[in-house]
Amino acid sequence: MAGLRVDRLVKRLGNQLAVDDVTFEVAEGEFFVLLGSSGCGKTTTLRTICGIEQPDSGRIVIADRDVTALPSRERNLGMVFQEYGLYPSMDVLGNIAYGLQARGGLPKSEIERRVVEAAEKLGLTPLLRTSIVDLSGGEQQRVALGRAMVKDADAYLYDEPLSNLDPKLRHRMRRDIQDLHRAKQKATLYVTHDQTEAFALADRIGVMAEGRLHQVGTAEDLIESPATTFVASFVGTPPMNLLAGELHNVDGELGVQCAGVRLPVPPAAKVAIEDHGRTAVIVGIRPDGLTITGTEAATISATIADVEPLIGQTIIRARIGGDATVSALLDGDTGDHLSTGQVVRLGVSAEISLFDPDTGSALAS
Ligand SMILES: Nc1ncnc2c1ncn2[C@@H]1O[C@H](COP(=O)(O)OP(=O)(O)OP(=O)(O)O)[C@@H](O)[C@H]1O
Repeated sequence: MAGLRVDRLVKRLGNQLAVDDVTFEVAEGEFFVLLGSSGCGKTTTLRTICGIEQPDSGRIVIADRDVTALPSRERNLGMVFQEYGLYPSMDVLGNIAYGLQARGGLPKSEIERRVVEAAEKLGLTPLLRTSIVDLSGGEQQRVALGRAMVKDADAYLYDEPLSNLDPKLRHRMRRDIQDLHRAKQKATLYVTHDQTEAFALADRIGVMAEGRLHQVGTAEDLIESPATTFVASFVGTPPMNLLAGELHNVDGELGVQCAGVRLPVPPAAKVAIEDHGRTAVIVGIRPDGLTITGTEAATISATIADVEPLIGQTIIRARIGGDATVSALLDGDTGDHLSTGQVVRLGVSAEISLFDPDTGSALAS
């Protein structure tokens, strides 16, 4: 397979297991985002892929070449990192052209043509002869993108490239990155802590925490079928509600008792539960799977703690007894007349998820 493959990667930094047995593949032409909060090991994964760090074990394969032991410059990568990695002694032109010149093999006229074209695309033409140190953060970031743009790399790596930019520049740079990816059609690996960015850019997302890759999937997979309670509580705005539940067999029918109501067990979880033989579970209910309903018995009594109006939707947070609170994402005008302190009844309208309380893993066949 061409593209990029990370195979059982392990990297220890000090006494920290920064990358703990991470495996994933990015197909040729795929935009893959590694998503996780600060310190989860995503930057270390990226630095190992590009050769700045050496792995303790595991393999990196780029475009069908095992590059694990190769120095960075022989991996043929386009890289755009947060701290820019530009040469302060050079001007914009020199920085964009540097990688091509250092690699050799291209005539001067071709290098010039590519640099002029990239500068034009990125709005850097008037700055070509300006020194890097005289540029704003946003301009420097575009120079870094220009440098990746002129290369014919086997894969492209981005480490939080938008985090130092204001919202307008961020939007523009995001479009530039998407354009570059479309033009090159290579494996792209993009690292961020920002799920909005991940959802906007990714074909698939890998969610990392404490050095481990918890799940790889589309945004929809992560939201609808989180593989662990970590993914469930990290992804989505608001994220999935996680509540204690207990499994009961009533007249041969398996159900889960949660927040005072009995909910059906999703078919995909039944086999896993039978194998497991447990009764205590964690129940995951998506915020958009909760609706305000009438007073039927199979609804959860809730006291509204907070109402957050959005455009065309409302998020409510509500107490449901004890310390437990849930978030509900209500469509249309359903939330318009709700206020803090009001008692409502919540119905569960979407399939629930079930997790093993000991391991946090989803119970699914
Ligand atoms: N040089 C180092 N020595 C010891 N521990 C380190 C070193 N660099 C990073 N770490 C630790 O390794 C873990 C992973 O760090 P890493 O930078 O990969 O995370 P990250 O998810 O990219 O975070 P951020 O978004 O803040 O860069 C963290 O716990 C961090 O504190």
